[in-house]
Amino acid sequence: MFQPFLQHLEKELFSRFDLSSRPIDPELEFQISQRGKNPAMIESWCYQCPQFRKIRYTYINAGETAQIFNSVLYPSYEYDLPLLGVDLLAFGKKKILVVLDFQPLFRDEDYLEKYIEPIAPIRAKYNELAQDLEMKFYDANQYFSPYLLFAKTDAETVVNRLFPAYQEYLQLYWQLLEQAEPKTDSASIERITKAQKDYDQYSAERDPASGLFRSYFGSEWAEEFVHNFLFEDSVPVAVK
Ligand SMILES: C=CC1=C(C)/C(=C/c2[nH]c(/C=C3N=C(/C=C4\NC(=O)C(C)=C4C=C)C(C)=C\3CCC(=O)O)c(CCC(=O)O)c2C)NC1=O
Repeated sequence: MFQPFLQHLEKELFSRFDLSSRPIDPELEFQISQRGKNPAMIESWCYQCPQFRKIRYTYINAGETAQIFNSVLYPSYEYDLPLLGVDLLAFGKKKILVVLDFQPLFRDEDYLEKYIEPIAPIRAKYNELAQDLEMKFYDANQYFSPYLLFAKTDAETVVNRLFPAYQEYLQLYWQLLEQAEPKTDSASIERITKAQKDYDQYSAERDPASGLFRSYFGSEWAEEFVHNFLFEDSVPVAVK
């Protein structure tokens, strides 16, 4: 269901950037689970280039049961650009949840003006994908922008609305990156580094996917996947 989103991202990345592979532990790179109703496959890809220190994306294919495409682009520490976050989930035909955002690292007015306001005209075209749903796991005021796309939707809308929205968001993201001036002073770079690390810690602690990973692949694998691949700058906190 979301394979075209993965293919589009890949095509964009390979045509725009000089990517090199960032190796993934083979245990984490690909797994098949036979535990569910349908076999569940999870596969991940990871790259870097001068502009991005980490580009990762993951596809979970459990047939009708679950299709998930998840991606985060982490700019290099010289760029204070938001992270590009994508989380598209389909559990059967009936439950489809989509999230797409420029995830801000800072919340001061200048920052939001520079990196978030430019989204407004695109976001305005896709009202049906911005439903103001309540967040149960995350805090909408931390690492999410006011112009995120966040919707419970259907397969037709994914194809006809979300896909064009996704292409436009990506296009704008590349444009903002092109315009961004890499920082050279160590104070700025340290501030960005800390903000990206905080994002990983926050996300690892809140991520609602942990339960899903555990149920398919076991708790040990799930823990490794979250802390050594998805959010590798996070450290596990003691379990309750
Ligand atoms: C492979 C990794 C990975 C997977 C498979 C994943 C799945 C995942 N994301 C979810 C929600 C969600 N996911 C996001 C957003 C994001 N989540 C992100 O990982 C990113 C980058 C964004 C930003 C765009 C939001 C906002 C929700 C709703 C959570 C809430 O209500 O607080 C849920 C809960 C769906 C439900 O309500 O039943 C799951 C299982 N998250 C992951 O990290």
